[in-house]
Amino acid sequence: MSIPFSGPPAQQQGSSPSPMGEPRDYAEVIDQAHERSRHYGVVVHERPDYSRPGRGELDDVVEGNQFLFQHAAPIMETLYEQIANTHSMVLLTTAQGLVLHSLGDKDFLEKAHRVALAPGVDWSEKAKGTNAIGTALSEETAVTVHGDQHYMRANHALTCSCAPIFNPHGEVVGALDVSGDHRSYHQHTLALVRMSAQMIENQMFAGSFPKAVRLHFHARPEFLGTLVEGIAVFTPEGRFLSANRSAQFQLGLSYNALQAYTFSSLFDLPMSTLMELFGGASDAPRQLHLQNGVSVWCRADIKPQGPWAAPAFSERAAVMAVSRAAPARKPQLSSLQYLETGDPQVAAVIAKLHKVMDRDIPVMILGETGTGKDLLAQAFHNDSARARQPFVAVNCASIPESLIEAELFGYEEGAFTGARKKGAVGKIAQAHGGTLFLDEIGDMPKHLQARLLRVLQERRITPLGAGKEVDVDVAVVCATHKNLKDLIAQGDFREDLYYRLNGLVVRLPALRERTDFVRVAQKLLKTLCDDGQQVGISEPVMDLFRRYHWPGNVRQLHNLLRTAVVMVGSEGEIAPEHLPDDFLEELHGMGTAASAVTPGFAHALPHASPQAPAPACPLPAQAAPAAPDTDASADGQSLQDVTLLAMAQMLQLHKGNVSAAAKALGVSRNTIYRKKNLLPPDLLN
Ligand SMILES: Nc1ncnc2c1ncn2[C@@H]1O[C@H](COP(=O)(O)OP(=O)(O)OP(=O)(O)O)[C@@H](O)[C@H]1O
Repeated sequence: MSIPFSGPPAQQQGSSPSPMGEPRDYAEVIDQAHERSRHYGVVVHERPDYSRPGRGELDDVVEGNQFLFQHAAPIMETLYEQIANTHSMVLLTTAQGLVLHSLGDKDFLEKAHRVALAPGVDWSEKAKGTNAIGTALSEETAVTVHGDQHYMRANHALTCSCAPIFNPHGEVVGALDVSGDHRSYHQHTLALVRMSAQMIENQMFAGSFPKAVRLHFHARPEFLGTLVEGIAVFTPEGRFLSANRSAQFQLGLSYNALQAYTFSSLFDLPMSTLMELFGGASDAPRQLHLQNGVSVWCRADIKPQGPWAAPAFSERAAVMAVSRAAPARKPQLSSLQYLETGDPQVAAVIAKLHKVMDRDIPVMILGETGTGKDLLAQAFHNDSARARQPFVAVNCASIPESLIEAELFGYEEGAFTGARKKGAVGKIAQAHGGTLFLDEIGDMPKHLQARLLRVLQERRITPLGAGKEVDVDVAVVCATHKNLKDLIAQGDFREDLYYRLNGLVVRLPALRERTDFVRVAQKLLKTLCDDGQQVGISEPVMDLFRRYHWPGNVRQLHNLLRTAVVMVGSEGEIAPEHLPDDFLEELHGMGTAASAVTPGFAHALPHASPQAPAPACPLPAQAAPAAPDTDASADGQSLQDVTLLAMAQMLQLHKGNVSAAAKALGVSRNTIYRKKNLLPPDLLN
């Protein structure tokens, strides 16, 4: 958030309220920036590195920041007109501080600074120490850095004012800066930069959320339709989507804090009443009352109602357009739609998840190991409005109990013996703005359950050894294969935490229960094959799969197919020979049990038979396999029998031509040769 600032740099020693009301101490901002600069190892007297990336690389950066660039470029022109002849330049940077575009008369600057303010130069604090761009981006606040407030001596000749630019999702996407000769300092520059940044934000905002209900408001009706009006957008059901800076200021809530609100909780009015008030032809503003008691004048933009679609945020659309243009990639199975392969239980899970998406309802995923709980959590995140923010997974079972607290909550420098020198940001803080996935939540140590509960309730954390609390905004998804109710009964899991986590509980079916086994297997195969590689699954293998109980679920099937695909080679069908020995041995060992097909499979695969596949033609007496496998399955045939039978048949059909038989079976010639001792010798050429 920006700081309203209009005084000369000397006045930066004082405090001034930010739009959210908290006082900011400018001296402290500069001191902290210097502290960070030292920490980054920036050297005061060193000549700054003004090197720039190659043209192609810079073009890529500009391309990646098109959304910002397109909205900022015209406003930069207007800003430049206002500061013309003040020996200054206007700069636009990325969120990392790399100059994207610069405008201005460079003649007044010495050569060194002309180079320094050119596109491609990195002005992050890490690269240049305290400076307006780097510091504004680090602090997410507007700031002027004048003369010797710059950390590096070489930059003392500059005066720079910069404001960060936020996109409609509350993320910093860049910065707008005016830099010039320190003798040309003007007290209004920062205010001008802030207003221009706000204009860029409003422009970006205007093109986003076309289907949303858009509310324009201000305490004074004459300010409606101006730069300073507040704009907040909601889904037709009243869920908060976004708000511009002025709206955040008027509501007294940050973008992140607003996520917890709805239209009715902010304006003390049901959404349906707003629809009625503004649904007619009249465009006259009306007075509404904010929950903080302030009255504001409003106009609402209500689009014809249709099913709510994900916000058509143009930057996101641009990213998607780029990815569509990119060479086709294998499906990543990272979206909920990819996980739907026809099983009604899975479909029901996905439908429920769609309903609670972006509703701040914690999700609990139950299911055996390997059923795809982690994948489902990621897909849920990827489809949500938080997709561009981090997805942070914590496996509570795999972290030693002594470390889990530090891992989750982070720690300050020197918080405990053995703590890393610089401290560490915990997983919860890393997930800020995104999704925290607590895998194996049943393994969370009891003493930390209370702490986690507090974080979930208060949305704040205190890193180990730190006095200060930090706000966190995370969507919480947890998973477990354990029965939490049992754990509660045994006193190993807190009931209050359970009820905090179980907003929506979904259960992923075990693979053996799924009716879409064939499609799951085919989809996995697709992701495992190299481009151009065509691998299928032979019917004998499908039969074996049907007999198996898959304790490791999809993970086990995935691993097994991965090995089989390698065994098959460039193309063909997976035959029993391509399957790992331990799997075959297990099946073999299962004997009669193996043939007892799980009920789920029986109806899952209408053609499935608990029997081994019947030979397509009777086996000639001389082709009867030697029988090292005395362990026969229920129908009297072992797996080995089935394999040898198929080979013998094909060899007979192809008159002993091993290549032709191998091709027909979809196996390599070596596979047949490996079995030659078990096949009647006269069948082989
Ligand atoms: N529906 C699916 N489609 C494709 N692959 C899947 C599917 N479900 C799971 N997988 C794959 O199976 C493996 C295990 O999935 P995942 O880790 O999500 O399971 P899990 O239930 O979280 O397991 P655990 O309880 O052991 O942590 C991964 O390789 C994943 O890609």
